[in-house]
Amino acid sequence: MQIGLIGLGKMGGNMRERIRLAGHTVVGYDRSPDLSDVKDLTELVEQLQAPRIVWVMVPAGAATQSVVDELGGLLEAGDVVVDGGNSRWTDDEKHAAELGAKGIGFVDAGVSGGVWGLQNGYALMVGGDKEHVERLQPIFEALKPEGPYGYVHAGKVGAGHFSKMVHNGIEYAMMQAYAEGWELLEKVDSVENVREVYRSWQDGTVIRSWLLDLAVNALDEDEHLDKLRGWAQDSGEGRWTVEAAVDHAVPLPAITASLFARFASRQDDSPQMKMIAALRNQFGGHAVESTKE
Ligand SMILES: NC(=O)c1ccc[n+]([C@@H]2O[C@H](COP(=O)([O-])OP(=O)(O)OC[C@H]3O[C@@H](n4cnc5c(N)ncnc54)[C@H](O)[C@@H]3O)[C@@H](O)[C@H]2O)c1
Ligand SMILES: O=C(O)[C@H](O)[C@@H](O)[C@H](O)[C@H](O)COP(=O)(O)O
Repeated sequence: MQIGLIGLGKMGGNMRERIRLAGHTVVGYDRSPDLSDVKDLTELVEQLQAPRIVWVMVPAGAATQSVVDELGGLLEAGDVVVDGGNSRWTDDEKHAAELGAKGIGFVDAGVSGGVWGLQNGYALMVGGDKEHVERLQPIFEALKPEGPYGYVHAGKVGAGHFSKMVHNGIEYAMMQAYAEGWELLEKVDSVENVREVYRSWQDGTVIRSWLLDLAVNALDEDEHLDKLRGWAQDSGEGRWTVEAAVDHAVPLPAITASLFARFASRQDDSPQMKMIAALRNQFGGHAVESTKE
């Protein structure tokens, strides 16, 4: 089978290799010429036989929108576009409608597995019409992990990215729980080897998981994480999960708190805690600390 793949960074680069290893032909395009097989999207489309499949693996938002717009002008009826980036699920219906007006199919695929995907396979959460999803099966088979799980056709257009978004919300809360437990263990003098406690949990415990394995990897590289600043970015999925929860009045205390913990990590000082300190001082004369000159 032939496929065009746009975006050959940390994800797309390895996905190209995994699809090729499964015996398919991949024509890759990246705006960075060092990574690209072709000079532009026109050449990518020309090199594929109709009906074409083109997988988009670029940053969500403006980059994905511009690629989808350009593809809309280059592809023809019968072709299918797959968005494998971490796009907001509400973008999918728009993209499906824009492309659908030209007879071009659209499938959204939430992809999980990060930089380990080449080796372990990529878990796929797919949304779209059955006929389009079925056409993509050989590519999904090439990308997914071996074994019975790691792939789902979750529902209509948008269902793949919505499922991936919830997956990432869970990822936030799980990481936060491992992080909080680690900080508490590090604080207590009687626990002399926190890393070995974490390592021991990898087998037999209720909380064993791949994230726990990765936490042990990180502690093996830097036992007390001394080389890192306590600063964490977020790229949207956590926020969208919380927004969806508000829309549907679903309580998500753990996921919401883990998102807010990341915001707090990016502050050098806490303006709201200044207000707490000021109020405690106002009503109770409690001690405050001054900023250092
Ligand atoms: N890194 C992960 O763990 C991970 C996991 C699952 C999904 N994703 C999602 O996959 C997508 C790609 O992530 P990544 O980690 O590979 O990012 P990346 O920054 O490593 O790679 C993105 C690539 O897209 C290229 N690009 C950007 N705009 C382009 C355009 N208009 N035309 C052609 N190429 C363009 C860049 O040059 C770059 O090589 C994102 O939507 C991301 O959220 C990432
Ligand atoms: O399942 C995965 O492979 C990851 O969730 C992946 O999608 C990525 O690493 C996130 O985009 C990070 O998201 P934040 O930047 O929001 O932490």
